[in-house]
Amino acid sequence: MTQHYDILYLGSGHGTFDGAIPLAQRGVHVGVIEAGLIGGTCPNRGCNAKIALDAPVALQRQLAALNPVLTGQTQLHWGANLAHKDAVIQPLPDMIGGLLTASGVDLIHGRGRLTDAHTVTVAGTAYTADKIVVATGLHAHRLAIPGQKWLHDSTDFLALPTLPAHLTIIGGGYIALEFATIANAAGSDVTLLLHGDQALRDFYQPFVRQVLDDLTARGVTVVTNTAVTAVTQTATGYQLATSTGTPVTTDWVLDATGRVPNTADLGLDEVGVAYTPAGITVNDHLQTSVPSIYAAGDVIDKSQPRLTPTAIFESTYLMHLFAGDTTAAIDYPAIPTVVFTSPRIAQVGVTVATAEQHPDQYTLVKNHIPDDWYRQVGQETSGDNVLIFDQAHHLVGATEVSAQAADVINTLLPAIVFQYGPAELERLVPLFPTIGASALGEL
Ligand SMILES: Cc1cc2nc3c(=O)[nH]c(=O)nc-3n(C[C@H](O)[C@H](O)[C@H](O)COP(=O)(O)OP(=O)(O)OC[C@H]3O[C@@H](n4cnc5c(N)ncnc54)[C@H](O)[C@@H]3O)c2cc1C
Ligand SMILES: NC(=O)c1ccc[n+]([C@@H]2O[C@H](COP(=O)([O-])OP(=O)(O)OC[C@H]3O[C@@H](n4cnc5c(N)ncnc54)[C@H](O)[C@@H]3O)[C@@H](O)[C@H]2O)c1
Repeated sequence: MTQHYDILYLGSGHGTFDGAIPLAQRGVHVGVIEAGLIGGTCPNRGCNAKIALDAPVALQRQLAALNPVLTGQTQLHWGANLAHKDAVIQPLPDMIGGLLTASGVDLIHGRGRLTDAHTVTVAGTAYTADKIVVATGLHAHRLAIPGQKWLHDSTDFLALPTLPAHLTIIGGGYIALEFATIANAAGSDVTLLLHGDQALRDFYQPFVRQVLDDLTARGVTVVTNTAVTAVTQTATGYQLATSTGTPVTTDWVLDATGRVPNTADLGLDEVGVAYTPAGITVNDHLQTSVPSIYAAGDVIDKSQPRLTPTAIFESTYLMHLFAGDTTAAIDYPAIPTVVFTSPRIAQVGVTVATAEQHPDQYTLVKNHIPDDWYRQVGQETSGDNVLIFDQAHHLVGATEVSAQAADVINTLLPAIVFQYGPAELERLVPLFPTIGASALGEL
């Protein structure tokens, strides 16, 4: 007999499990189909794995900043760092799977394909549901060039047993800059190839410049306006042909030119689910063109950043919708984002670019981090932030480049999301002296 569910999820990442667990705990009959590791990208080959490798890098920078208060060399050992990352990451699929099954979710292992508006088939077995949620995420884009097979992606990098002496990274996004930071700190000679003249295009460019300058000062070669046209294997490594005519010789190539939605081989065309190259088309209830089929997480075609916080918010929204707590459209809060470079760049809400285009609506306040006595404690000698206020002097946006940018933006988040005015801010009395007090003290 065909197994029937109230809700059936395709994929088990944050777009699924943050909502599926509480939904099942409320007595809803939930099934989750997963083709790979339970938990999806973020825990297994994304955020968690990356931050485990980055933690010693950030600490190394912090210690170096305290020279000559603290002296002595710290050396990053790639093999030990990788082993530590694996020890932190490897239990996660079982842990997340355990939380799902303990809450009553049926886990179905295999690749799912929609066969009609209420059915998903896995290896010949049909599962039916009142509602289906497609949360299949993204996969790495590969440059369509001769020698494509020699290109690697972020998942390959996160499992490299030894770090290449020379690493070439193509792209100027999150992955390119974060992995350049980690590899450089571990002793690899890194070349970053940008096809345009900008990196991290959605961030405030003077702050991006600070990150690129810092990488350059640490020995990373940043090459702009250069497209890679072919890769060939040589006796000792690889050679990249480029649009400028200057070849690059290297030991390993990371193609970090973006990620594309997993919409192929899902049966979307057969069942009539509309999608574009940017992902599955949804309405303001995350419902696709087929009313019984919804989508969540990175696979959605959306303007919000494709991040774990966005996927968690969407998954939680669908839980409330399916449980009957709400019938309202999804109302995204300001979603913060951070690039884990060293220094970090973080931002939330109205961007500097938007604020500068509308001087009648916004006021910008610029702060230089080393001017704050608290930041001098950790000898932060560089860094800046911009706070953006509306005409009623509510904080509506913020961006910072500094070692502590992520914590600063997290601290400011409630003020932005809940539109705190002077009365509410007066009642927020953070621990002193802390980064929270430093951040809120600027408002
Ligand atoms: C290297 C890297 C670092 C990142 N770092 C950060 C970070 O620091 N902070 C942050 O906020 N975000 C980060 N992200 C982004 C974050 O990982 C994603 O936004 C998040 O994982 C999206 O969750 P999701 O559930 O939409 O998709 P995923 O987590 O990708 O889950 C989709 C799941 O669907 C499964 N699947 C696909 N097709 C099928 C099928 N047909 N049948 C069954 N299962 C299927 C896949 O196997 C996968 O497990 C990072 C991403 C990468 C690649
Ligand atoms: N800290 C974080 O939150 C974090 C970290 C890593 C990844 N992510 C997420 O993972 C996803 C993928 O990250 P990403 O860095 O791969 O993508 P991205 O979109 O951030 O960057 C892609 C880069 O590749 C460049 N590019 C595109 N086509 C190119 C071409 N043909 N030749 C050369 N360069 C080209 C772009 O200009 C851009 O610089 C994003 O959705 C991001 O949100 C987030």
